[in-house]
Amino acid sequence: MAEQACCRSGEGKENGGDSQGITVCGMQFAYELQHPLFFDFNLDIARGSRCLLVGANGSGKTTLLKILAGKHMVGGREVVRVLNRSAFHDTQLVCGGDLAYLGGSWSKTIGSAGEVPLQGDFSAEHMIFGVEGIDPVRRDKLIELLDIDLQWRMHKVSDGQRRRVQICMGLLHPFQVLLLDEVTVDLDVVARMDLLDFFKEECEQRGATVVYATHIFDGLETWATHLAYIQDGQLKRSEKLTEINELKSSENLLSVVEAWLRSETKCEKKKPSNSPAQVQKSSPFGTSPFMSSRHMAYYR
Ligand SMILES: Nc1ncnc2c1ncn2[C@@H]1O[C@H](COP(=O)(O)OP(=O)(O)OP(=O)(O)O)[C@@H](O)[C@H]1O
Repeated sequence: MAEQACCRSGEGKENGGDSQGITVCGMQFAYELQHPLFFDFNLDIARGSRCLLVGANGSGKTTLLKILAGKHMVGGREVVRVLNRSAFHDTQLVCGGDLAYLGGSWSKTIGSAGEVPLQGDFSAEHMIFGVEGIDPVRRDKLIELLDIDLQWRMHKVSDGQRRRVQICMGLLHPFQVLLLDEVTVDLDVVARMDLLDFFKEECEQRGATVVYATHIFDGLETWATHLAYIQDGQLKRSEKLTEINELKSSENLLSVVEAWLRSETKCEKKKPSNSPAQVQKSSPFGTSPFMSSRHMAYYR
Protein backbone atom coordinates (compact mmCIF):
# COMPACT_ATOMS: atom_id res chain seq x y z
CA MET A 1 0.00 0.00 0.00
CA ALA A 2 1.30 3.46 -0.89
CA GLU A 3 2.32 5.67 1.98
CA GLN A 4 -0.20 8.20 3.17
CA ALA A 5 1.51 11.54 2.90
CA CYS A 6 0.67 15.14 3.03
CA CYS A 7 2.43 18.39 2.18
CA ARG A 8 0.33 21.19 3.58
CA SER A 9 1.97 24.54 4.10
CA GLY A 10 -0.63 25.73 6.55
CA GLU A 11 -1.82 28.68 4.43
CA GLY A 12 -4.19 26.42 2.58
CA LYS A 13 -6.30 25.33 5.52
CA GLU A 14 -8.54 28.33 5.67
CA ASN A 15 -11.30 26.69 3.64
CA GLY A 16 -12.76 24.42 6.28
CA GLY A 17 -9.80 22.04 6.13
CA ASP A 18 -9.82 21.75 2.33
CA SER A 19 -6.52 22.99 0.99
CA GLN A 20 -8.07 24.20 -2.31
CA GLY A 21 -4.82 22.99 -3.77
CA ILE A 22 -4.49 19.41 -4.94
CA THR A 23 -5.71 16.26 -3.22
CA VAL A 24 -5.45 12.71 -4.46
CA CYS A 25 -7.19 10.08 -2.41
CA GLY A 26 -6.91 6.30 -2.91
CA MET A 27 -6.04 6.64 -6.60
CA GLN A 28 -5.48 3.60 -8.79
CA PHE A 29 -4.21 3.84 -12.34
CA ALA A 30 -2.84 1.39 -14.89
CA TYR A 31 -1.93 1.76 -18.54
CA GLU A 32 -3.74 -0.70 -20.77
CA LEU A 33 -2.63 -4.32 -20.27
CA GLN A 34 -0.13 -3.30 -17.57
CA HIS A 35 0.11 -3.71 -13.81
CA PRO A 36 -1.18 -0.69 -11.89
CA LEU A 37 1.38 2.09 -11.82
CA PHE A 38 -0.47 3.76 -8.94
CA PHE A 39 -2.30 1.76 -6.29
CA ASP A 40 -4.05 3.43 -3.36
CA PHE A 41 -2.02 6.56 -4.03
CA ASN A 42 -2.55 9.62 -1.80
CA LEU A 43 -1.16 13.11 -2.13
CA ASP A 44 -2.02 16.49 -0.69
CA ILE A 45 -0.46 19.70 -1.98
CA ALA A 46 -1.59 22.91 -0.31
CA ARG A 47 -2.54 26.07 -2.10
CA GLY A 48 0.38 28.45 -2.49
CA SER A 49 3.07 25.75 -2.45
CA ARG A 50 5.84 25.26 -4.95
CA CYS A 51 6.23 21.51 -4.91
CA LEU A 52 9.06 19.67 -6.64
CA LEU A 53 8.13 16.26 -7.99
CA VAL A 54 11.20 14.04 -8.12
CA GLY A 55 11.86 10.41 -8.98
CA ALA A 56 13.81 8.18 -11.33
CA ASN A 57 12.99 7.80 -15.03
CA GLY A 58 9.76 5.85 -15.32
CA SER A 59 8.69 6.37 -11.70
CA GLY A 60 5.40 7.99 -12.74
CA LYS A 61 5.93 11.77 -12.59
CA THR A 62 4.58 12.55 -16.06
CA THR A 63 1.67 10.18 -15.60
CA LEU A 64 0.80 11.78 -12.27
CA LEU A 65 0.98 15.30 -13.72
CA LYS A 66 -1.23 14.27 -16.64
CA ILE A 67 -3.75 12.77 -14.23
CA LEU A 68 -3.71 15.99 -12.18
CA ALA A 69 -4.18 17.91 -15.42
CA GLY A 70 -7.37 15.95 -16.10
CA LYS A 71 -5.95 14.14 -19.12
CA HIS A 72 -6.80 10.66 -17.79
CA MET A 73 -10.07 9.67 -16.18
CA VAL A 74 -9.17 8.02 -12.89
CA GLY A 75 -11.80 6.76 -10.46
CA GLY A 76 -14.80 8.87 -9.47
CA ARG A 77 -15.15 12.58 -8.92
CA GLU A 78 -13.65 12.46 -5.41
CA VAL A 79 -10.35 10.76 -6.23
CA VAL A 80 -8.36 13.51 -7.97
CA ARG A 81 -9.35 16.99 -6.83
CA VAL A 82 -7.81 20.25 -7.98
CA LEU A 83 -9.10 23.48 -6.42
CA ASN A 84 -11.74 21.26 -4.83
CA ARG A 85 -13.07 20.27 -8.26
CA SER A 86 -12.69 17.01 -10.16
CA ALA A 87 -9.59 17.28 -12.37
CA PHE A 88 -11.09 15.15 -15.14
CA HIS A 89 -14.83 15.84 -14.95
CA ASP A 90 -14.77 19.61 -14.49
CA THR A 91 -13.62 20.67 -17.96
CA GLN A 92 -14.01 24.31 -16.97
CA LEU A 93 -10.91 23.93 -14.79
CA VAL A 94 -8.70 23.77 -17.89
CA CYS A 95 -10.91 25.72 -20.30
CA GLY A 96 -11.26 28.60 -17.84
CA GLY A 97 -7.49 28.74 -17.32
CA ASP A 98 -7.43 27.95 -13.56
CA LEU A 99 -5.54 24.72 -14.22
CA ALA A 100 -2.55 24.91 -16.57
CA TYR A 101 -0.28 22.08 -17.71
CA LEU A 102 2.99 22.62 -19.50
CA GLY A 103 4.89 19.54 -20.56
CA GLY A 104 6.37 17.42 -23.26
CA SER A 105 6.92 18.64 -26.75
CA TRP A 106 4.45 21.03 -28.28
CA SER A 107 2.13 18.55 -29.92
CA LYS A 108 -1.44 17.50 -30.45
CA THR A 109 -2.98 14.05 -30.47
CA ILE A 110 -4.19 12.92 -33.88
CA GLY A 111 -6.06 9.60 -33.87
CA SER A 112 -3.87 6.57 -34.36
CA ALA A 113 -0.86 8.74 -35.25
CA GLY A 114 -0.63 9.65 -31.56
CA GLU A 115 1.24 12.77 -30.50
CA VAL A 116 2.24 14.80 -33.56
CA PRO A 117 4.49 17.86 -33.18
CA LEU A 118 2.83 21.14 -34.08
CA GLN A 119 4.06 22.27 -37.46
CA GLY A 120 3.34 25.17 -39.77
CA ASP A 121 4.57 28.61 -40.69
CA PHE A 122 3.08 30.73 -37.89
CA SER A 123 4.68 33.72 -36.27
CA ALA A 124 5.10 33.94 -32.51
CA GLU A 125 2.82 37.00 -32.63
CA HIS A 126 0.10 35.03 -34.42
CA MET A 127 0.23 32.34 -31.74
CA ILE A 128 0.40 34.60 -28.69
CA PHE A 129 -2.07 37.27 -29.80
CA GLY A 130 -4.44 34.57 -31.09
CA VAL A 131 -5.45 33.77 -27.50
CA GLU A 132 -8.54 35.80 -26.62
CA GLY A 133 -9.44 37.51 -23.36
CA ILE A 134 -5.89 38.04 -22.13
CA ASP A 135 -4.78 40.90 -19.90
CA PRO A 136 -2.41 42.87 -22.21
CA VAL A 137 -0.17 43.87 -19.29
CA ARG A 138 0.37 40.23 -18.32
CA ARG A 139 0.97 39.29 -21.96
CA ASP A 140 3.58 42.04 -22.43
CA LYS A 141 5.27 41.04 -19.18
CA LEU A 142 5.56 37.43 -20.34
CA ILE A 143 6.84 38.40 -23.80
CA GLU A 144 9.51 40.53 -22.16
CA LEU A 145 10.34 37.96 -19.47
CA LEU A 146 10.81 35.23 -22.05
CA ASP A 147 12.57 37.60 -24.46
CA ILE A 148 10.33 36.58 -27.35
CA ASP A 149 10.71 38.14 -30.77
CA LEU A 150 7.16 38.34 -32.13
CA GLN A 151 8.50 37.93 -35.69
CA TRP A 152 9.91 34.43 -34.98
CA ARG A 153 8.52 31.88 -37.48
CA MET A 154 7.64 28.82 -35.45
CA HIS A 155 9.03 26.32 -38.00
CA LYS A 156 12.40 28.09 -38.20
CA VAL A 157 13.30 28.81 -34.58
CA SER A 158 15.53 26.86 -32.21
CA ASP A 159 14.11 24.35 -29.68
CA GLY A 160 14.62 26.83 -26.86
CA GLN A 161 12.92 29.66 -28.75
CA ARG A 162 9.94 27.45 -29.62
CA ARG A 163 9.77 26.41 -25.97
CA ARG A 164 9.65 30.05 -24.87
CA VAL A 165 6.58 30.65 -27.05
CA GLN A 166 4.96 27.46 -25.71
CA ILE A 167 5.60 28.55 -22.12
CA CYS A 168 4.32 32.07 -22.80
CA MET A 169 1.05 30.73 -24.21
CA GLY A 170 0.63 28.36 -21.27
CA LEU A 171 1.01 31.21 -18.79
CA LEU A 172 -1.20 33.85 -20.47
CA HIS A 173 -4.17 33.05 -18.22
CA PRO A 174 -3.52 33.78 -14.55
CA PHE A 175 -3.58 30.13 -13.48
CA GLN A 176 -4.41 28.95 -9.97
CA VAL A 177 -2.61 25.63 -10.36
CA LEU A 178 0.33 25.12 -12.71
CA LEU A 179 1.73 21.67 -13.54
CA LEU A 180 5.20 21.74 -15.11
CA ASP A 181 6.82 18.71 -16.66
CA GLU A 182 10.49 19.46 -17.38
CA VAL A 183 9.65 22.46 -19.55
CA THR A 184 12.70 24.47 -18.57
CA VAL A 185 15.08 21.87 -19.98
CA ASP A 186 15.69 23.74 -23.27
CA LEU A 187 15.96 27.18 -21.69
CA ASP A 188 19.23 28.98 -21.13
CA VAL A 189 20.17 29.67 -17.54
CA VAL A 190 18.94 33.29 -17.52
CA ALA A 191 15.53 32.42 -18.96
CA ARG A 192 15.18 29.52 -16.50
CA MET A 193 16.04 31.60 -13.43
CA ASP A 194 13.76 34.48 -14.52
CA LEU A 195 10.92 32.06 -15.09
CA LEU A 196 11.40 30.44 -11.68
CA ASP A 197 11.30 33.92 -10.11
CA PHE A 198 8.07 34.64 -11.98
CA PHE A 199 6.48 31.43 -10.63
CA LYS A 200 7.57 32.33 -7.11
CA GLU A 201 5.95 35.74 -7.46
CA GLU A 202 2.73 34.15 -8.76
CA CYS A 203 2.58 31.86 -5.72
CA GLU A 204 3.37 34.55 -3.19
CA GLN A 205 1.18 37.30 -4.64
CA ARG A 206 -1.83 35.35 -5.92
CA GLY A 207 -1.69 32.13 -3.87
CA ALA A 208 -1.11 30.05 -7.01
CA THR A 209 0.19 26.48 -6.65
CA VAL A 210 3.01 25.06 -8.77
CA VAL A 211 4.02 21.41 -9.13
CA TYR A 212 7.30 21.02 -10.99
CA ALA A 213 8.71 17.67 -12.16
CA THR A 214 12.38 17.97 -12.98
CA HIS A 215 15.77 16.29 -12.98
CA ILE A 216 17.61 19.65 -12.88
CA PHE A 217 17.99 20.88 -9.32
CA ASP A 218 20.15 24.00 -9.76
CA GLY A 219 18.77 26.86 -7.71
CA LEU A 220 15.75 24.93 -6.47
CA GLU A 221 16.81 24.69 -2.80
CA THR A 222 15.63 28.25 -2.21
CA TRP A 223 12.81 28.16 -4.76
CA ALA A 224 10.74 25.15 -3.70
CA THR A 225 8.62 25.03 -0.55
CA HIS A 226 7.81 21.30 -0.70
CA LEU A 227 9.06 18.11 -2.28
CA ALA A 228 7.28 14.91 -3.30
CA TYR A 229 9.41 11.88 -4.17
CA ILE A 230 7.94 8.99 -6.16
CA GLN A 231 9.44 5.55 -6.64
CA ASP A 232 7.69 3.12 -9.00
CA GLY A 233 4.35 4.85 -8.52
CA GLN A 234 4.64 5.03 -4.73
CA LEU A 235 4.92 8.23 -2.80
CA LYS A 236 8.05 7.78 -0.69
CA ARG A 237 8.44 11.28 0.72
CA SER A 238 6.22 14.32 0.78
CA GLU A 239 7.30 17.15 3.02
CA LYS A 240 8.40 20.72 3.42
CA LEU A 241 11.87 21.36 2.09
CA THR A 242 12.88 22.85 5.42
CA GLU A 243 11.96 19.57 7.13
CA ILE A 244 14.13 17.29 4.99
CA ASN A 245 16.84 16.23 7.44
CA GLU A 246 19.27 15.06 4.76
CA LEU A 247 19.27 18.55 3.27
CA LYS A 248 20.60 20.03 6.51
CA SER A 249 23.76 17.93 6.35
CA SER A 250 24.13 17.83 2.58
CA GLU A 251 25.75 20.10 0.06
CA ASN A 252 22.65 20.59 -2.03
CA LEU A 253 19.37 19.07 -3.22
CA LEU A 254 21.10 17.27 -6.08
CA SER A 255 23.19 15.14 -3.72
CA VAL A 256 20.18 14.34 -1.52
CA VAL A 257 18.06 13.17 -4.47
CA GLU A 258 21.03 11.33 -5.96
CA ALA A 259 21.43 9.37 -2.70
CA TRP A 260 17.70 8.47 -2.68
CA LEU A 261 17.74 7.28 -6.28
CA ARG A 262 20.95 5.27 -5.82
CA SER A 263 19.46 3.44 -2.85
CA GLU A 264 16.32 2.42 -4.73
CA THR A 265 16.00 -1.33 -5.05
CA LYS A 266 15.38 -2.27 -8.63
CA CYS A 267 12.49 -4.62 -9.41
CA GLU A 268 13.48 -8.19 -10.27
CA LYS A 269 11.42 -8.09 -13.47
CA LYS A 270 13.56 -5.28 -14.82
CA LYS A 271 16.82 -7.26 -14.58
CA PRO A 272 17.97 -8.81 -17.89
CA SER A 273 18.39 -12.58 -18.11
CA ASN A 274 21.69 -14.09 -19.31
CA SER A 275 20.40 -17.44 -20.53
CA PRO A 276 20.58 -17.63 -24.38
CA ALA A 277 17.16 -19.28 -24.58
CA GLN A 278 15.69 -16.52 -22.53
CA VAL A 279 17.55 -13.86 -24.51
CA GLN A 280 16.07 -15.35 -27.70
CA LYS A 281 12.60 -15.45 -26.11
CA SER A 282 12.85 -11.90 -24.81
CA SER A 283 14.20 -10.50 -28.09
CA PRO A 284 12.06 -7.54 -29.17
CA PHE A 285 11.86 -9.19 -32.61
CA GLY A 286 10.66 -12.53 -31.23
CA THR A 287 7.00 -12.12 -32.18
CA SER A 288 7.36 -9.06 -34.38
CA PRO A 289 6.98 -9.07 -38.19
CA PHE A 290 10.03 -6.78 -38.29
CA MET A 291 13.50 -8.28 -38.20
CA SER A 292 16.52 -6.66 -36.66
CA SER A 293 18.46 -5.01 -39.42
CA ARG A 294 21.51 -2.87 -40.05
CA HIS A 295 19.07 -0.20 -41.23
CA MET A 296 18.04 0.33 -37.61
CA ALA A 297 21.40 2.10 -37.33
CA TYR A 298 19.72 4.95 -39.18
CA TYR A 299 17.91 5.84 -35.96
CA ARG A 300 21.08 6.36 -33.95
N1 LIG B 1 1.33 5.70 -22.93
C1 LIG B 1 1.85 4.74 -22.15
N2 LIG B 1 1.46 3.46 -22.29
C2 LIG B 1 1.96 2.48 -21.50
N3 LIG B 1 2.86 2.69 -20.52
C3 LIG B 1 3.29 3.95 -20.32
C4 LIG B 1 2.81 5.03 -21.12
N4 LIG B 1 3.41 6.17 -20.70
C5 LIG B 1 4.21 5.81 -19.68
N5 LIG B 1 4.15 4.48 -19.46
C6 LIG B 1 4.89 3.72 -18.42
O1 LIG B 1 4.50 4.24 -17.15
C7 LIG B 1 5.63 4.33 -16.29
C8 LIG B 1 5.75 5.77 -15.78
O2 LIG B 1 6.07 6.60 -16.87
P1 LIG B 1 6.18 8.18 -16.72
O3 LIG B 1 6.37 8.77 -18.07
O4 LIG B 1 5.03 8.67 -15.91
O5 LIG B 1 7.53 8.30 -15.86
P2 LIG B 1 8.39 9.58 -15.45
O6 LIG B 1 8.63 9.50 -13.99
O7 LIG B 1 7.74 10.82 -15.95
O8 LIG B 1 9.73 9.32 -16.23
P3 LIG B 1 10.84 10.37 -16.80
O9 LIG B 1 11.62 10.88 -15.63
O10 LIG B 1 11.66 9.50 -17.68
O11 LIG B 1 10.13 11.45 -17.56
C9 LIG B 1 6.83 3.85 -17.08
O12 LIG B 1 7.09 2.52 -16.72
C10 LIG B 1 6.38 3.93 -18.52
O13 LIG B 1 6.98 2.93 -19.29
